[in-house]
Amino acid sequence: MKNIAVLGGGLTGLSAAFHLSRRFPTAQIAVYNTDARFGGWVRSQRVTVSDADVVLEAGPRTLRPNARSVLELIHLLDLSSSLVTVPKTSEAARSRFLYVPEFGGLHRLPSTPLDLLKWSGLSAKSNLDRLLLSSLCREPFRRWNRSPGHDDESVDDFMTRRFGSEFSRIFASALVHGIYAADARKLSIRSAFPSLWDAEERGKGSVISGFLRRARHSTSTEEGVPYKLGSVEEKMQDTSVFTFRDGIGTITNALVKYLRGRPNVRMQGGVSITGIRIHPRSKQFELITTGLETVSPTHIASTLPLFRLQSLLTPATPLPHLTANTYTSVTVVNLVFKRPPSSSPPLHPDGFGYLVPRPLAGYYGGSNRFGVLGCVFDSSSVAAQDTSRDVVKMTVMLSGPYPSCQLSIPDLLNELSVHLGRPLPEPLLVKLHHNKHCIPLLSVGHPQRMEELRHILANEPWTGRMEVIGAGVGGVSVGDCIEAGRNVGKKWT
Ligand SMILES: C=Cc1c2[nH]c(c1C)Cc1[nH]c(c(CCC(=O)O)c1C)Cc1[nH]c(c(C)c1CCC(=O)O)Cc1[nH]c(c(C)c1C=C)C2
Repeated sequence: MKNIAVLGGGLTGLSAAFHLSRRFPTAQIAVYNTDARFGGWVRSQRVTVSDADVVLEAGPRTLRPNARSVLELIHLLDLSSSLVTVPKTSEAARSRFLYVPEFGGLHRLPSTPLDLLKWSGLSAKSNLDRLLLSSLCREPFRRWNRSPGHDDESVDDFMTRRFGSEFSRIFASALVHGIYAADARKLSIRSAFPSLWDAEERGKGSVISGFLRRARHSTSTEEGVPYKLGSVEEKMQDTSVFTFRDGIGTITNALVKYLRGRPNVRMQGGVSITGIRIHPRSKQFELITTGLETVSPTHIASTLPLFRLQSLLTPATPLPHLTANTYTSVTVVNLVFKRPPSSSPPLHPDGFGYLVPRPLAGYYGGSNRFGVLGCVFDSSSVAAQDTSRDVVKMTVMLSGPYPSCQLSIPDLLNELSVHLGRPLPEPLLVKLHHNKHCIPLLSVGHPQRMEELRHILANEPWTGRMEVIGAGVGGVSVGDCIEAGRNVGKKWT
């Protein structure tokens, strides 16, 4: 009989246990999680602030409807009734800003190609608009400049080759901050934005031509078991991003509830694995737990950060590349303010929020003292989570590639006032979360290294009985993590 150990109880581990328990209803499944609380980086909290109940997120806050594995979970766990959707036509979806001090401060980005032409070409509002338009217009005319034999490079090198160095420093670094909270000069283009790499090939050197030509073969993982979506897909028509009334934690809480209700699943919260051995003769797995208990699963799905997995292995059965990538840390600051009266200017423009690109003088140049990566105007998009419109909630993200610093909230608020071009009142609530090593920095060469890791795991002595998945292996988004859990153990017969 199958006896499966799932290591880690974050999004990937919970998704793995959910799908494995459905695929192998007679298997014994145990989910080991160091923390007594399951859910990993997903932490949604409802708090009361001055008569209002508001939802605060310490991790991911909105999801995109293109992740079908997430839509499937919403259907299978019956979560549709608590969806909060942000329409594509809303300001929260259409208005995204960059804060670029050397170009005068806060800039709204065009949201469509037509918008771009209107914005930059005709009215040519600023030098930043002109830079954006000229970099995009010139790209198709740049020669095919990828070095032969090159099979990966940094996001910054790729963007500089195709769009120029200033475009890359401003636009690509900001995008990378908003997703990976990392330095675009270190991140692998093939891991972070494979569609850009593929478009360059399809467009015979031009990324824009490649996007204009439709991809003939889908590279998505949609082959195999069809997604069970019920009516969730229709509900997502014209949705830009979505969340739930009680935040993203709705998914992880529902997964935990489902798994706790399955007779063949044991949820081992507060239990760490301290070692993974393969018995030299029987070839059986042996997992040592913090309680010094030894368990012998037939199969293992590891969703642990790769550096943690490395620390569990013995010299007799090493695995390659587990410490090749570093992990980035993000400080998340939730701020709740009293909404100013309608006769006063609003605290921020209506929109998604803003990102801050890599400073001209670099991360260590001191111009961005607290390492602000961006700020999300939560009330613009997800006000439906809160019981009152009398408060404004915002979330500031700090740190990532910046040097660590002593955070002062009053000084940070002064800095945000400069970004927003208006004074901010004393907040009603400030909540700080230090997310240490929360996002893996998939550095150049990552896809090749993971291919080698998969090859080793498929052969003796592992023989495919252990799979290593999760953000450190195959993509950092919520959709990637849930998809990885959905696909684990497909070859375990
Ligand atoms: C803790 C902070 C996080 C930062 N990035 C992530 C987290 C959890 C992970 C992440 N953020 C986004 C994606 C892409 C998702 C997708 O396209 O499917 C991932 C993997 C995008 C994103 N970034 C922010 C928001 C609100 C979103 C979601 C949806 C959207 O694009 O509208 C805000 C944000 N996240 C981080 C920073 C620095 C930041 C700044 C505004 C880091």
